[in-house]
Amino acid sequence: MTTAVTIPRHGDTGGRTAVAARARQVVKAYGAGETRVVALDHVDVDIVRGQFTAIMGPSGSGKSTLMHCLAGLDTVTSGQIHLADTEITGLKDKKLTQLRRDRIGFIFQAFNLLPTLNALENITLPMDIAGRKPDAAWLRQVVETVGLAERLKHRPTQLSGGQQQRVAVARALAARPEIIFGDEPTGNLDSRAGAEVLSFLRRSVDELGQTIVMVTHDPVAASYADRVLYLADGSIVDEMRNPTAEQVLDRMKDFDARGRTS
Ligand SMILES: Nc1ncnc2c1ncn2[C@@H]1O[C@H](COP(=O)(O)OP(=O)(O)OP(=O)(O)O)[C@@H](O)[C@H]1O
Repeated sequence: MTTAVTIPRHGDTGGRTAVAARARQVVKAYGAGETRVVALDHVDVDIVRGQFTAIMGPSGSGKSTLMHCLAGLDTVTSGQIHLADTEITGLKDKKLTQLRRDRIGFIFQAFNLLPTLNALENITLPMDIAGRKPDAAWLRQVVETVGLAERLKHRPTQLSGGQQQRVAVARALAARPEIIFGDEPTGNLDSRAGAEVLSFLRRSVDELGQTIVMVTHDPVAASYADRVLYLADGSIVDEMRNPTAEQVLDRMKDFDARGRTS
């Protein structure tokens, strides 16, 4: 019998809530007194299940902080974060670690692969550590989606940067997390390799029903998303649906112009 969670197809919530993650009135402040910095200022956001969401905004606007708070990698100063129906704000460290391991996938700018393991071993490592057996059919589908079927026996040093990041994408997808967070996942790649990885992220949303949230500075990367959220000074100030790279670029220029005149 399989107990694997069914990841809903595009547009189908599979009986689960349509909101994969939710922030309500989230404040995150660092430091105290004169050095206090408010990185997030009463942020409300719903991350829709089965969608690809990009988070953009000027440097220091709070993008990484928002992602880290949504993913339970950082605590909030006030407000609530929910992952589906679970409130994660207030969870003790052990429960939070367990929740991240079992329900969330991560892709970082640095690929974070283990050099002594081959691609397949890297992909299944988190599940091996958690003592979970990979679902063979799902693993095959993920490996095919990210185009790695021919390279599973290769070690990271035998792969290009783009291929290494595809291994990291497959590793995030393999455990069938409810949501994947990417912090500049294409930041270390040239534009061709970046486009490949972004297409695989897009396919994993369209074909595997994955939910993805990605922080990026790159308008081209953001154009792969269904929805772009714009942060400025710790607040969500705008959003765009089905964006093109040109529209995102224009919006960013608008921010820069306003920043200069304010
Ligand atoms: N650990 C920390 N201690 C103190 N201040 C911090 C800390 N982390 C972030 N900040 C501050 O919080 C604000 C938001 O930072 P954050 O890294 O979330 O922005 P960002 O939009 O991701 O920036 P970038 O695009 O440059 O990565 C900034 O003013 C930053 O200096």
